[in-house]
Amino acid sequence: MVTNDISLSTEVPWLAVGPKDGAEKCKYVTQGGLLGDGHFSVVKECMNVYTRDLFALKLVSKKTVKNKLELIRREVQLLAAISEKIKQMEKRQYFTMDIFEGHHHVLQLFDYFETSESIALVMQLCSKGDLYEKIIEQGHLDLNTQVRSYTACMVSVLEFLHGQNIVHRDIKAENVLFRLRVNWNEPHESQGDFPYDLTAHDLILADFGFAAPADSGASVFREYVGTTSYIAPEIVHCKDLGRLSPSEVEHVEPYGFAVDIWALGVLTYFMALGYMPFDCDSGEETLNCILTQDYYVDERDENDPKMSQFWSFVQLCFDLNPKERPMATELKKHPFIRDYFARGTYLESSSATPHSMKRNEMGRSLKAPRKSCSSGTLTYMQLEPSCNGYVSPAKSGPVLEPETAATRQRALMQVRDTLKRALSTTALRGEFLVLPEVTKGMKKASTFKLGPQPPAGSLMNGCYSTTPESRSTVNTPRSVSRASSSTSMTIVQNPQPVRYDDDDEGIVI
Ligand SMILES: Nc1ncnc2c1ncn2[C@@H]1O[C@H](COP(=O)(O)OP(=O)(O)OP(=O)(O)O)[C@@H](O)[C@H]1O
Repeated sequence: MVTNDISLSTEVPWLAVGPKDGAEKCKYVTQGGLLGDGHFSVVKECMNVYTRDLFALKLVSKKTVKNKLELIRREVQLLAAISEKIKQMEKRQYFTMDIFEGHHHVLQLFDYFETSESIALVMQLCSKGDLYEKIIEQGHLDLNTQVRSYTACMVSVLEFLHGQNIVHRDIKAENVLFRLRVNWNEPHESQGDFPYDLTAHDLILADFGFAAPADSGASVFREYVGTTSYIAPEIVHCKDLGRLSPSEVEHVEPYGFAVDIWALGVLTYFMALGYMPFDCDSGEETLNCILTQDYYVDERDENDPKMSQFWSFVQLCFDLNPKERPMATELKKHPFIRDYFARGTYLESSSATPHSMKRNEMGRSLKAPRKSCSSGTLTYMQLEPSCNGYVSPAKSGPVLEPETAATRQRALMQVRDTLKRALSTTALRGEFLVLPEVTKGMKKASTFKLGPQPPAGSLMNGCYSTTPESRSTVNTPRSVSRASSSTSMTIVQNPQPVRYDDDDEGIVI
């Protein structure tokens, strides 16, 4: 686990005004349509015209966040601090023996500035489409090849973030993106029979709009924030605090890291089953189900022995008592995901803590989770609960001879290391990996060095213009642009209006 917490300086001034229109040329141009939009922002693909590096440009409309500038400021500061921490770790070549490195899977911020209309965040570019869309498209994800590996990756991310003293507060499928693969030399699913879906290496946790350092104070951790279906019971207890007297509020326990673990349980459940555990007809009913840990369980799934480790895992995440809920570091030892981590000691709800499964809304109760057949330290990756040897869960084929298993294990480790190296380089260089013939002749420079200097003490790192002078004449090299996107460049002008509807998403400050 990485230590040295990130703590944010509260002294950085927040400048409400941007540069004078037309004063400077913009070094970023956008192309193509929207990558996505949220309550507060639109996200577009952009390119640094000097380096030709591609990024995602998140434009937060100042009008939309008029009274919430403090929130955006917190997000920018946090993302900048996290990106800095990641850079330091990369420089130190920080590596573990785990399959995933948590810090590789956090969306990075490379630059930020503001215009008269927007606050602009220049971030790592991800593919269009998020984990929510993938789950909906597939119906649900494959338990052995996808849910386990995706969950393991998310546990690594949470271990990293919590180790940096950061609570995310909005873990959900919509906030998990997929890294854009531009290095064609990376191992690909189609190249072989891998025991898990390699796209697990592409997961990127985004949207730090609600994230906060754990030492932000009790008032921050009594905020009723997040997304209704994913919020933990201790956040539900913070609803309507405004109606209480200050002394009554004092009695409400501030929440912490454990809210992310609850949300991870919801996400894991959603990935495996394709529907949400706590989702009723009305928001009020949903909150009641959360408070009573009353989640829906289909009878067939409940009794499916292949799902016992899954049920055991989500049950731990859904512990009503946040102090009993395991932290990410402990979850790594759970049989459902422990094969993805270097040390595999035993942790299961039936043995670790006496968790009694709650009855669900249909009045059925769940069986106590089955014990795993193996325990102790792992010597090689065994992705199917088998006591006999290596089994490929993708094929559920025959048990392999130890020698073949060892060869496959070595191949798998090679794939893992290649992918980890690719992710590591992406993070360090702040630009995307492209084939040598593409980069040949290209100007190589850091995003941060080019462009006019920001005013002293300013939040701005770059310049921005809404005048046509900044129109770029360069085209994105075909190999780094998405097939579907246009090669013509447009200036970022009048960002599209942002949709803002405060319906069932519990965004309350
Ligand atoms: N770096 C990125 N690369 C590609 N697409 C992205 C990127 N960041 C965000 N998106 C897309 O844009 C959408 C909105 O982004 P984001 O969730 O950060 O905005 P928001 O306004 O904070 O949203 P929310 O409504 O969750 O508060 C995402 O769901 C995703 O589809």
